[in-house]
Amino acid sequence: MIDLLLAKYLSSSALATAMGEVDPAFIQDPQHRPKISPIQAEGIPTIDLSPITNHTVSDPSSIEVLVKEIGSACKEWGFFQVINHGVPLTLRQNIEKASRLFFAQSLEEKKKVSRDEMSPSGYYDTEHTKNVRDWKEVFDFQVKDPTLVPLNYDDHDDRVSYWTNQFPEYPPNFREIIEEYVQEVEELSFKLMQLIAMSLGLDAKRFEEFFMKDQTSFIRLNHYPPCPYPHLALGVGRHKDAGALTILAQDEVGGLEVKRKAEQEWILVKPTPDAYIINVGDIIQVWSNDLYESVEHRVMVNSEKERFSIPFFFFPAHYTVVKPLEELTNKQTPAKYMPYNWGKFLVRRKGSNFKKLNVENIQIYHFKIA
Ligand SMILES: O=C(O)CCC(=O)C(=O)O
Ligand SMILES: [Fe+2]
Repeated sequence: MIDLLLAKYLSSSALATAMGEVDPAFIQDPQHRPKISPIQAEGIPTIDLSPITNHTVSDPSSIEVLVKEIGSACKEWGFFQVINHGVPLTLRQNIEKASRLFFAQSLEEKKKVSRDEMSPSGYYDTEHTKNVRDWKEVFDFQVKDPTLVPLNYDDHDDRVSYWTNQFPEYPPNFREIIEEYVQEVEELSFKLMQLIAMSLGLDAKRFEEFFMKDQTSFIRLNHYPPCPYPHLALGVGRHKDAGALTILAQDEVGGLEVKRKAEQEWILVKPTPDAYIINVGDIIQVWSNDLYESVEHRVMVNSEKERFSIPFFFFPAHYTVVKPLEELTNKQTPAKYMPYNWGKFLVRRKGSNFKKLNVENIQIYHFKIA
């Protein structure tokens, strides 16, 4: 039975596990393995966005309250859920259905739209996080098609290149379904960036310029097949999101864990129907000069159920120079990071997803001023 399930979902190297052999590529070091009964504590905050999505309400004090809530969630958790967010449920259902139909196809069919180092959009099932293979398969789709990026991560090379999308033949209207959804989630991202800016005491539109033209955002369809050794492997290993903001739709299965700042414990994020999980990425950490932190998270898998999730990664234009904002630094609180070029960082990161490296891939703390 397990063999049949796996045969349906997994690539040949993972299939070896069904024969009783554990593929070492997926095995986490003992200190990073998941706990079988994770803590289900109070959980991340839930924030009601109706003051900005319900157009009949224009009470300035309700916006003030909302901005405060966002500020504390960013400071204390780095993660929160939003409800009444304005993204139509039907669009979310359409993309979730399209994702299930796409991944249910044969590996041969899916590989017709494979991602590679030159064109990192499309299907992929051998991604590594922190040099351990993730128990998942993904489909990536750039928001801007084509997306303008640096040709390589050499700081002295100014040449640019383009990433373009691939579209599978099945399910029909895959591209339109994704594009319709992306438009709404992008709008939500702009609104959240405004609230975050206000919570930092900045002009609401402070961050807009970085995303208006040439944003490098992408959306990912994640599929986590059932795993015969959920105590050894992870769907996604521990990591922080590199961009500005992530807007995640998870299904009802659950498995996302967040490292709680206060206790440094892994907390399971309980699924809430039609809510989105928002997390602050590394770029906001740098812009805010560590007032807000990008929080570590990971994904557990389970032996019976497959799981689907859809993160949208809000990334600025490639030529954005990321550095602590001048408004938030002064003599007493100097900048904690050296400026870095987002496009170069992105291209370097993408490359490390394709192969197991023997060194750690690039992280923001490499730019930290001691
Ligand atoms: O599947 C999830 O819940 C989260 C996935 C994730 O963290 C990522 O793709 O960066
Ligand atoms: Fe993530």
